[in-house]
Amino acid sequence: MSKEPDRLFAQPLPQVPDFAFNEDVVRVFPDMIKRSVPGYPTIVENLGVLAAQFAQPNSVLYDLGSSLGAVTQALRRHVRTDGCRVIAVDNSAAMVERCREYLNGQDSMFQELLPVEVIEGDILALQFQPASVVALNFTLQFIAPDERLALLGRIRQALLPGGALILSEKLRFNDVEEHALLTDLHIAFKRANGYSELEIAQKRSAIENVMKPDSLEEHRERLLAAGFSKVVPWFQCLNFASLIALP
Ligand SMILES: C[S@@+](CC[C@H](N)C(=O)[O-])C[C@H]1O[C@@H](n2cnc3c(N)ncnc32)[C@H](O)[C@@H]1O
Ligand SMILES: O=C(O)C(=O)C[C@]1(C(=O)O)C=C[C@@H](O)C=C1
Repeated sequence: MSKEPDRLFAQPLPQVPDFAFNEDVVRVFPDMIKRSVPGYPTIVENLGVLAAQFAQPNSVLYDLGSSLGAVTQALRRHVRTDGCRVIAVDNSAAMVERCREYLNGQDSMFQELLPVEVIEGDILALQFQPASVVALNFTLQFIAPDERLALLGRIRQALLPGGALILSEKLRFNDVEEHALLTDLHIAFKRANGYSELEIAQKRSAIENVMKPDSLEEHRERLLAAGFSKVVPWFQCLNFASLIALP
């Protein structure tokens, strides 16, 4: 994976453009996400461990909003269930191109990995095949809020008995003090990872129009409304959490 450090917001920009998963972001993405999302490496690796518990023989494992395929690689490190295959989907051409290169690299280093297909496409337009694991790792927050319930409903319909959706998201909090505290602590996390005040401020204004986090309560209610029977949070670090939703 690229080791290029994220300096995208280090210089003052006359006008901060809306954040997009373009070529510039692709080049620095592994560094950006690790320094921006507390717990990201733990979430990704354990997503593989969890997936191995839910994977059903001869089924599909989806990585939706796969970016550079970090989750796909973790699924392939941990899932050994017969006949499973991974489908990774992202609508950023730049991400998909680099993701395919990284997965070819994984194929050349390890044997007997699950087969994988990387699709460049919109997850809102996807025809789901019967699936045992669906990962939405920091992707739902970039989907228009009024599309989220329908997408989760389609995922629920595709899930096989014994399977699971694993949903990781940045959270907002209804309690004003809790929201302010965890936001400040997230900024402290970014500072500790070497981001300047300018980088933090410019990234925030780039992202605020395109990423709309929900509260844990909103996630739970929406997942239940989409037909899931049980929602179990398994990880939280500051304002970032991951949930298991059972069909
Ligand atoms: C924060 S990144 C996901 C990180 C990745 N899952 C990981 O764990 O490294 C969000 C990704 O979702 C993709 N995305 C956003 N909206 C999408 C859509 N409607 N269809 C497909 N991909 C989408 C973006 O291109 C981006 O690569
Ligand atoms: O809150 C932030 O500043 C973030 O950077 C979060 C976040 C995410 O949650 O996906 C947003 C965009 C980048 O892709 C990496 C991390």
